[in-house]
Amino acid sequence: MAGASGRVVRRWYPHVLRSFLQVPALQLHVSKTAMRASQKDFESALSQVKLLKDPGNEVKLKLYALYKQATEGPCNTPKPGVFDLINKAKWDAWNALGSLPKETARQNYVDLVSGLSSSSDSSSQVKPEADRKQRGYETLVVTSEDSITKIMMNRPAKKNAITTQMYNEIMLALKAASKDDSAITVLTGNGDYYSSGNDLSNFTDIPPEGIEEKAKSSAILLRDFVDCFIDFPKPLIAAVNGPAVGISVTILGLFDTVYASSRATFHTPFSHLGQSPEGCSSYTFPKIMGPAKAAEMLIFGKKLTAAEACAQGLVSEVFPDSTFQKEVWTRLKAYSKLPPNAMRISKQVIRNREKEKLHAINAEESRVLQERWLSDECTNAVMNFLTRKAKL
Ligand SMILES: CCCCCCCCCC/C=C/CC(=O)SCCNC(=O)CCNC(=O)[C@H](O)C(C)(C)COP(=O)(O)OP(=O)(O)OC[C@H]1O[C@@H](n2cnc3c(N)ncnc32)[C@H](O)[C@@H]1OP(=O)(O)O
Repeated sequence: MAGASGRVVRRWYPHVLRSFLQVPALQLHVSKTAMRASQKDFESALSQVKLLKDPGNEVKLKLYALYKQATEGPCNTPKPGVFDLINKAKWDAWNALGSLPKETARQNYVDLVSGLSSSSDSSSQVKPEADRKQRGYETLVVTSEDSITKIMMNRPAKKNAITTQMYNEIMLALKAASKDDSAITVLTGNGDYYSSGNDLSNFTDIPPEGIEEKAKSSAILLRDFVDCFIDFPKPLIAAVNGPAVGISVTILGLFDTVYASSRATFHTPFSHLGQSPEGCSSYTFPKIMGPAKAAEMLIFGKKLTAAEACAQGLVSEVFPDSTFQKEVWTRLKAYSKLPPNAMRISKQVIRNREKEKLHAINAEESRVLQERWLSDECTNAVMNFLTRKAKL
C-alpha cells in the first residue's frame, strides 16, 4: 500500500497482526464484562490500531498482552512448550502483567496506541536515537538516549513505594530494555527517595478469595519480579539518588554496578515488619559483605550510610549529593559507548554460572515470605504503619 509520501507503507493490521497474535476478529470486540470508564477510549484505540504501520513485534506483543489483560484479566492459561516460540512469547508478555487490574491494562493499551499514533504521524521527523519517552507506564518514566535506557520510579510523593502496578511495569520495562538497542540499563528514582520499598498498601487490597490467595499471588509476583533481575542480560546499573528501603535494597545484589548519592541510606527492616529477606539477599548479601555484616542488615535491620554500604561492597562508588546526577550520567554515557556485545558477554561470563542457584534461592525466599505475610507479626507491623502508629 502506498502512503501519502509515496513510500510503501505496510499495513500490519488485520492480517499480519491477526496471524502473529492469532486473535480471532471477533475477539477484537470488547466483551460486555469489560465495560468501564475508559471503554469508549479503548474501543477507539482498537479501531485506531488498525490504521497504524507495523510497530514491530515487541510492541505487538505489548499490545497483545494489554488487550488480553484488559478483556480477560490475569493470564491463567497453561504455558506453551519451549518450542512453540510465538505462543510462548505471547504467553510470557501476558503473564508478565501479573495481576495488573483490567482497567489499568485498558488505560495502558489506550496510552500505548495513542503514543504509536502520534509517533507514526511524525515518524519522518523522529530520529531513531532521539530521547524517546516511552509511553504506557503510569508509575515509571522510561527513556532511551545515548544508548542508555533509564527506568525511573516515579511516585515521588510516596517515596517511590512499589505498588503491584509498579512491580509489573518494572518487569515490562526490563523486558523491553533487554531487547532494545541500548547498551546499558539504569534504574533510579524521582524525587528525594530512591524507593521506600514495597508499598505497604499492597497488603490492603485483599481479593474476595481471601488473604491466603493474596499471599499466594504476591509470592508469584515477587518471584517473577526478582527473576527479571536475575535474567537481565545487559549491564544493569542502579543510580541510588536517595534513601533506599526493603526490596529496593535487596535487589541491588543482582545489579552489576551501584552508584549512590552521599544522601542515600540502605535499610532492610524485615524483622521490624515481621518479614524475611527477598531479592536473593539471603545469598548475595553474605557473599558480598560477609555473613556477620549481612546479618546485621537482614536480621537486625541496621541502616547503612552510603559510605558504609560502599565499604561493605554493596555500593560501587559514592558521589556527593550536589554533583551526583552530573557525575553519574557523565560516567554512564562513557560506559554506554563501549562495545555492547562485549559488555553483554562479559556479564554472562560473570553471572551465568550462578543463575540457576539464584532462581532456586528466589523461589525459596518467596515461599517463606508467603507464610510470613500471613503471620500476626507482619499483620501488626503493616497495620501500625497504615494507621500512622509506626514509621521506620
Ligand atoms: C498479603 C500479602 C501482600 C504482600 C504484597 C507484597 C508483594 C511483594 C513484596 C516484596 C517485599 C518487600 C519487602 C519490603 O520492601 S519491606 C520495606 C517496606 N517499606 C517500609 O516499611 C517503609 C514505610 N515507610 C516509612 O517508614 C516512611 O514513609 C519513610 C520511608 C521512612 C519516609 O518517612 P517520611 O516521614 O520522610 O515520609 P512519609 O512517611 O510522610 O511518606 C510520604 C508519603 O509516602 C507514603 N509512603 C512512604 N513509604 C511507603 C510505603 N513503603 N508504603 C506505602 N506508603 C508509603 C507515606 O504513607 C506518605 O503518604 P501520605 O502522604 O499519603 O501520608
